[in-house]
Amino acid sequence: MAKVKGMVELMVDAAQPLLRSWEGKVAAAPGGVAEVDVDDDIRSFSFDVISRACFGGDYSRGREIFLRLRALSGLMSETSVIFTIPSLRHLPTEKNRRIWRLTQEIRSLILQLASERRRAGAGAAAPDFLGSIIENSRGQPRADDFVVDNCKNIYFAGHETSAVTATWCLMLLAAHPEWQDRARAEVLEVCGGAAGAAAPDFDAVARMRTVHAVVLETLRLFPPSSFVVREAFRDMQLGKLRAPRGTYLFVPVSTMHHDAAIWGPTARRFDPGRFRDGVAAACKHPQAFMPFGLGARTCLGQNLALVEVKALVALVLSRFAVALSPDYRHAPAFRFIIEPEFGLRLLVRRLGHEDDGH
Ligand code: HEM
Repeated sequence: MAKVKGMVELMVDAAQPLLRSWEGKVAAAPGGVAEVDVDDDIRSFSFDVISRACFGGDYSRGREIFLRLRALSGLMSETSVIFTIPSLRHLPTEKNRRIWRLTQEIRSLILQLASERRRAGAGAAAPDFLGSIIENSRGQPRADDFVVDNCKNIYFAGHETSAVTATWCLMLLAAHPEWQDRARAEVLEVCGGAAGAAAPDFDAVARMRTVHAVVLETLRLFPPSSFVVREAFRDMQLGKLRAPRGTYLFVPVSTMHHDAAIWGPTARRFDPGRFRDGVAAACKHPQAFMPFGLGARTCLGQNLALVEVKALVALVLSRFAVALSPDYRHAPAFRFIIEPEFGLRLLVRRLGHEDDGH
């Protein structure tokens, strides 16, 4: 949490392009209400946050690395027969050559940055993830692979997950104006004053209990990772279930989050109030709430993600009122993450100083 504390400022910086873009669109819109497709703006915000959090002062070079990772992930997720017949991955097709080139470039850019940091003795001193990774790579048998793999993990684990959470959160607030008003009232109170209040700092974000409950309820209804996976390392008996060694166990997070036996009859309803007294009081088995997984391999970025989503929601609510566009089609798509199939289009209106959002 100490590292995350120093990152709220970078989150506020990363949100500026989104805020300016929405302001521009609203100013140009007839009647002061703009229709905005918000997904890409939110993805760019989250991309910026994770690049800055990982690479700190080397942010622009880090951004180049993550842009290549984005291109690589796009190439690899294109459905292709190549990825269903493993040996074909080694054929020098044009696409494979692009994948190999990108993989090589990403590796050498990361290692170049890491070796400059090591030479400058700036590994541990740097307050970013790359600093921690370099520090933890000391004494590892394959230190270079350790650094490259961990940088890649941070990008893949921490970019889309946070972005899609912020997107679902704004969708739910747009669909539930009463909760939008309550959350905004809290943001304005905590950040001081009327709409357009000061940007939140870490302490302000920590004091936003309603916004926190809204984000937890978002993660309950739309957990980005629909499954958490484990492998049985030995023969196991789990209740009535026998799992021989080597079995993959898929824990269906989304199904558990919607189970009335755990959450009561309002399980399918958006009600952040259920988290008023914490997770344990909200459901029958607190372990059943697992948007970030559980146990030894629980998400390493959960504090960062929660603060990031809350900071963005606070910045948006203090400036804008949002409602669902009539064009919004609700269709959660269960892919690698649970995302809105047709994106999120919002009606966005700028709040005036005297405006309370109604
Ligand atoms: C709302 C956003 C996020 C969600 C819902 C999420 C969810 C998860 C889940 C479900 C896991 C698997 C945990 C398990 O198997 O028990 C995981 C692992 C992980 N996450 Fe996140 N995550 C988020 C954001 C982030 C961010 C921002 C970062 C990086 C800064 C990150 C870094 C990681 C890493 C490194 C792991 C692997 C941990 C390990 O295997 O030891 N995550 N995350």
